[in-house]
Amino acid sequence: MTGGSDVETGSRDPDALVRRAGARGNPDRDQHFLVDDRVLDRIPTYLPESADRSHVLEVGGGAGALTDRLLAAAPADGSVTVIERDPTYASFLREEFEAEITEGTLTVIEADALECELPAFTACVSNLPYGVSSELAFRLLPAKRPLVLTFQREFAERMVAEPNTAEYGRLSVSAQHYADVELLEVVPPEAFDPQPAVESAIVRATPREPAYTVDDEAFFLRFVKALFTQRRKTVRNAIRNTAHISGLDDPAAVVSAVDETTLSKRPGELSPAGFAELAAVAAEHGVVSGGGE
Ligand SMILES: C[S@@+](CC[C@H](N)C(=O)[O-])C[C@H]1O[C@@H](n2cnc3c(N)ncnc32)[C@H](O)[C@@H]1O
Repeated sequence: MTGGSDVETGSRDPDALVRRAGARGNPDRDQHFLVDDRVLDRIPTYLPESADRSHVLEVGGGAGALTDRLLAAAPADGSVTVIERDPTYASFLREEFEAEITEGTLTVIEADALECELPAFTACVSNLPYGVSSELAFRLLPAKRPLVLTFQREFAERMVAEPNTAEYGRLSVSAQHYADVELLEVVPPEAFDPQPAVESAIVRATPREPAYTVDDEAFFLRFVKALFTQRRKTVRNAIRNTAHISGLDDPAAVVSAVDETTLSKRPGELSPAGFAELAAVAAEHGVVSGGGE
């Protein structure tokens, strides 16, 4: 059967989609399909009111339950592009959504979303493959488009965390550099088939300029990463110990140029703006020449 909509709701039954796809999701391939209609109905509504929905990207289409809701929520002249790596599901999506593809409202790209060039998009709504959530999130965030993404709960909590909490770290500062990030809803394992071992959570990222200025974004992000590898140390020692990661040629000069209050803090006590200030001083005094892992 192709394009079978539920008569009452107008949307495809997610369990029926999984059945029609013919193969069970394989957790080893990050295949946990959303089958809870209420969650599926809410997800497209989480885009900010002002979001341009004319071209929505979905990464990881699976059996198409979310694709179906995104198509239903699209404006009259809007379109959806879905990227799916698994040939079985990509080919199922092409069959199931043949009518939408023919009328030009859906494009299915069979590719690895980490490798392929991402199409231009005005917003992205995805239940991301959990094994590569971080890599995908940091491919999407720099595009500065509204994102509604489902992650493992623990990852989502780290993304939205505030300074001075156990969850606050490199992920929080890097994500919040690009966008206002909010955790909107925790999703239990029962909402998926097959069920993941852990809870999930839906995050909205609304792009905005940060409240601070960063001249060298690559260095800023590398510096944050470097300091959080030493999160139990003081900022003083973290700067000294991580020059091989941050790329600072002269970390001692940076330490001399920074005030004592900042140096005696731990990285987890610095706000994103605090990191930006510190990175500016570091770049000015420490001679940045590269950096690595
Ligand atoms: C968590 S499932 C979500 C499926 C569907 N959107 C849903 O909500 O039910 C993630 C999907 O991403 C696909 N996937 C995994 N890694 C991928 C990658 N690197 N690029 C594109 N798709 C990927 C999996 O095959 C799977 O269909």
